[in-house]
Amino acid sequence: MSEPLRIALAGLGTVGGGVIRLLEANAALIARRAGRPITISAISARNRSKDRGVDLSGYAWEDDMVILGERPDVDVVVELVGGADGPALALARTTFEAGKALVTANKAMIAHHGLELATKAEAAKVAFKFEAAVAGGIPVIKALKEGAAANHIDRIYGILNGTCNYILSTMEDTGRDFADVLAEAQAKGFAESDPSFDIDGIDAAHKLAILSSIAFGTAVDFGPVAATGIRRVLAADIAQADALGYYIRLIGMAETEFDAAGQRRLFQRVHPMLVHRDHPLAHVDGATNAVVAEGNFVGRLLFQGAGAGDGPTASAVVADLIDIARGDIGAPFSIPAAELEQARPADSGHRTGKAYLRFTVADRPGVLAEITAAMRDAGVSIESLIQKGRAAVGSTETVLVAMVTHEGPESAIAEALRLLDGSPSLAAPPLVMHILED
Ligand SMILES: NC(=O)c1ccc[n+]([C@@H]2O[C@H](COP(=O)([O-])OP(=O)(O)OC[C@H]3O[C@@H](n4cnc5c(N)ncnc54)[C@H](O)[C@@H]3O)[C@@H](O)[C@H]2O)c1
Ligand SMILES: N[C@@H](CCO)C(=O)O
Ligand code: NA
Repeated sequence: MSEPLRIALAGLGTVGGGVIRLLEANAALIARRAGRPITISAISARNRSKDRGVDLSGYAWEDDMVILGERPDVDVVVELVGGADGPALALARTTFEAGKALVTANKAMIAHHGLELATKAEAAKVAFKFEAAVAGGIPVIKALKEGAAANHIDRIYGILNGTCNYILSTMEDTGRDFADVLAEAQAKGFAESDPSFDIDGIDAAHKLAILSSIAFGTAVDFGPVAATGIRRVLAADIAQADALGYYIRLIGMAETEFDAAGQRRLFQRVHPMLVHRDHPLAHVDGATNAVVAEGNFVGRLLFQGAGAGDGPTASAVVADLIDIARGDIGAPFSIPAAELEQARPADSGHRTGKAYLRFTVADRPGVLAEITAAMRDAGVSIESLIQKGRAAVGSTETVLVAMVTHEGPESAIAEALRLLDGSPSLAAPPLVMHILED
């Protein structure tokens, strides 16, 4: 068998620990499939003495992870530290400068610096791989770059954050509180070190920006991704959606369109949606992720599997290492970085669809009429309207009013909300969730 592929591991937390366990447990199988063994030369993390449940005595320790790539006994650096900037980015840069390959699960870093890093990797003619960064164990990056490579992808969307999906589906099944379920997701190792990245939709937005680039051949552009998380979703919304035949899921969606001048524009948005119970995404529960890609010849593809956790994420990291051991360098974003298109962001106003709107209103006469008048004046047509339960907001007794609109432009809903802005009848800002039917 050929010379081993020698790796250095930076970060020994949930994913790093999983990678060590996987490389040890499946060593013989991995060596056969890779054509050579994959061995660990050196490791680094913040705390050397922490008990991680794995024997690290056979690996050289570096206090300063940034120099891992400069070691002569290392061919590939595996970065499992996290953070868009800081030591992870410094490590990525020095690794490419040293002419070594990089595997990472760090979607924040790729969303912010992917183009720069891909350019550096291509200049150094080394691999830069990040299957674990998007949808954890699901091999969706490989599927887009290889299996669906012959297609124009028209649209890509899905459930990209395991923590949010775990929270929403557990609240749905058990009626338990948001904070309580979030703590459970953190204990299971799904959440980011700052869980607001999960629940505010930022993590899903990082992943969507990466997927867009690979699907559409555009430069990774995280800045314009509109992200709304799940903080404002109430148990009452989940119950209401259920009664109407929908489940609430945090959905990331991207597609390209052409503007009046014929320029291609990129639409990217993450937000909680009401997903019709006949749609396959409605039944994706727990920390599972799912991605739908629509190709112009293959049609609709659905990828589903574990989106977070040590084992699934390690599976994706080691798959990248096996590819590198086989000699696959490839362009990180499928086409050379210099050829990625700088598509301008698309506006959402002309998009059409149905929406769920929930208002928290003062419990007094005339309030409902005020809301429906704003809808009428903005041209929003209401399909169903439900006045539900009382709740105190501060010292005010309030009522939840939910409605589902007929199909119409998003700009009309925005106009209705503008007309109601500042109204003393509203005890809290309205919540809008668009509806995914098919
Ligand atoms: N946990 C998951 O399910 C999952 C899934 C996919 C991707 N990821 C990504 O994988 C990466 C690692 O995630 P994790 O869940 O294993 O995190 P973690 O917090 O469990 O582990 C992080 C590791 O990095 C080390 N570290 C952090 N900051 C450091 C610093 N400044 N200097 C030195 N060492 C430092 C810590 O000591 C720890 O060993 C992140 O980019 C994350 O977004 C995680
Ligand atoms: N925090 C992320 C980890 C996987 O990327 C999630 O919950 O999906
Ligand atoms: Na993946």
